[in-house]
Amino acid sequence: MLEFQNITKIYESKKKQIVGVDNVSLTINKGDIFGIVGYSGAGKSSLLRCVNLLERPTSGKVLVDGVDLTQLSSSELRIARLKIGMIFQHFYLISQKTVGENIAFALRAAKTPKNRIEQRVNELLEMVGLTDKRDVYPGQLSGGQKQRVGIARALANNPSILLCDEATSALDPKTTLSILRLLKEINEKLGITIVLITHEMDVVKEICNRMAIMQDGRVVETGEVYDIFAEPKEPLTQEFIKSVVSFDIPNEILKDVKGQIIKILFKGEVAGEGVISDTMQRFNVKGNFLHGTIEYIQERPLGIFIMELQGEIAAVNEAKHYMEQRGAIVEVV
Ligand SMILES: Nc1ncnc2c1ncn2[C@@H]1O[C@H](COP(=O)(O)OP(=O)(O)OP(=O)(O)O)[C@@H](O)[C@H]1O
Repeated sequence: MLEFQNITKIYESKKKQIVGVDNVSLTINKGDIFGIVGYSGAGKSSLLRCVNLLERPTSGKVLVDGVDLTQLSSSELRIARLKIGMIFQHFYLISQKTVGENIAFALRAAKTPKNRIEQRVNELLEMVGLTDKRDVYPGQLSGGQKQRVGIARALANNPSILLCDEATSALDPKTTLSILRLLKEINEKLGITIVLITHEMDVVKEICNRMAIMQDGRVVETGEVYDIFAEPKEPLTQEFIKSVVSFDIPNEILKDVKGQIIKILFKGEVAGEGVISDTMQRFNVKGNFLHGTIEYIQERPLGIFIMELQGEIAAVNEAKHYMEQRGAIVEVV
């Protein structure tokens, strides 16, 4: 388990102080794939770098399995850091070393016995699907392959936590997906906790189970990814969700709408269309579908319908109330 307790990071520049992280407390459970989202300057990197103390917090505690890293001596911290792997947007591979040597470098740094190194390099290359690239140089690899080497290197010493700093931001969408799938596989097979920072909600939607949204150094909302996608509470969260689950109805259609426009959400297995058709039969209202989709988040369906409801106001209200009783989340748009 990873816990941030009241973490504040203040950068001292010439004359002023810049608050990078402002009193953040978060708990990340073992086995989570935890996404931290926010615009540029929100404090994501600063917070992530506090995990392995690449940035030392100005105040607060970073607890890994109950041990406060800020209290460790430098030799204790060196050992603790071996259990925290990290991958980066720009990979940071050593260009003069082959793929195999890049990975071996991390093993030597952890004083792995010489006779174990070759076998471990081969295991890691197999895990990331690069067995045939052991003797080539990073310059001969695609971006996705370079990130796979980065992942192999980060996993070399069997970490319990993997930090991902915008790990897919330099990659095209198809390669991004293949790297995210690899990260998910690693999380499931090895039970490694993954903390990733990103400005792309698609990344969070694809692999994270829990998330936090940051702004001005603070966490503005946190929770299960599914719940946040279904019912984002803060305006900033709503803005991020809109970037992946958008249903803007064209003005052409809106200008002909006479009734009330509502958004109806069905979480999980509730059979949305059945509830809507029951509603239309029970109440004296007429419904026109303007939009309907089912998103899969964490492999759970989230049904989203936009409808126009026409009828007496009392009947429309009764219809909405009935749908809520049947498990829908109804909102007037
Ligand atoms: N080394 C530093 N010295 C001074 N200020 C810094 C330093 N690193 C970050 N900051 C400031 O701290 C704030 C948070 O920056 P941070 O890089 O953590 O945000 P971010 O959300 O990761 O943004 P990005 O996605 O652009 O990296 C910003 O105002 C930034 O200018």
